[in-house]
Amino acid sequence: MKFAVITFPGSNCDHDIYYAVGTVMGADVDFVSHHETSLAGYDVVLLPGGFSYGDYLRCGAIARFSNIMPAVIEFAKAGKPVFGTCNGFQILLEAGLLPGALKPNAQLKFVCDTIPLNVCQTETMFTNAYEKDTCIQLPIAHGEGNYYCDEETLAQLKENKQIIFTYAGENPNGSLENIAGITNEAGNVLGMMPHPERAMEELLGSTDGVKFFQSIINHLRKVTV
Ligand SMILES: NC(=O)CC[C@H](N)C(=O)O
Repeated sequence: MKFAVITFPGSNCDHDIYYAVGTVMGADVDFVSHHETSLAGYDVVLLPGGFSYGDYLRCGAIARFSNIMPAVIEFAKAGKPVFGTCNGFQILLEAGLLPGALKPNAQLKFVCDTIPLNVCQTETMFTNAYEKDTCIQLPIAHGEGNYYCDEETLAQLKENKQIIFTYAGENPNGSLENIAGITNEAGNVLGMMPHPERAMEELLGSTDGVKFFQSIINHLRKVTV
């Protein structure tokens, strides 16, 4: 079982997610540069948070054209797990792997906080280790996290149970219906603004991210048995 952490110029949560998966969860993990064109040998792809290409144009809009992205798209189309946090979520939306868009935060300010989140679905490859109806605490740190989609897309997200995380307290960025994280229709691509990789140790304030990565590992064990 091997994880790939894709690194873009300006990624700044790549080491956090590498540490979360490699050191805390004890899984095999590599950094894979945006220059690469193949993901052969990997079972999970992680797109980290950060400020890829300085957030120019729109967050994620340039990274989406990186050399590695055709391989990420092919990996996703094959039904394998792809996870993007924060800037990773922005890149997945720009690449068309998830529906909708992220606009600048409603208050036009960068938000940096730890906030409560509802885990809305637990029968997914990313959340199966959480109890049903759980509320967890995860950090956020972003300027463009205001999720938006049209009414038809919103109806589909609800119908297909693609809304996985919602903000449980005050909406920190103006997101439609408090949406914090969604999957694609097939359920193997998940993007979210909060950072589970920064909630892995009591010393840092929360361990609520551990079950997120445990869920992916549970899923892989099940499908590879
Ligand atoms: N932590 C991050 O990934 C930041 C995301 C993005 N650059 C923003 O400010 O919205």
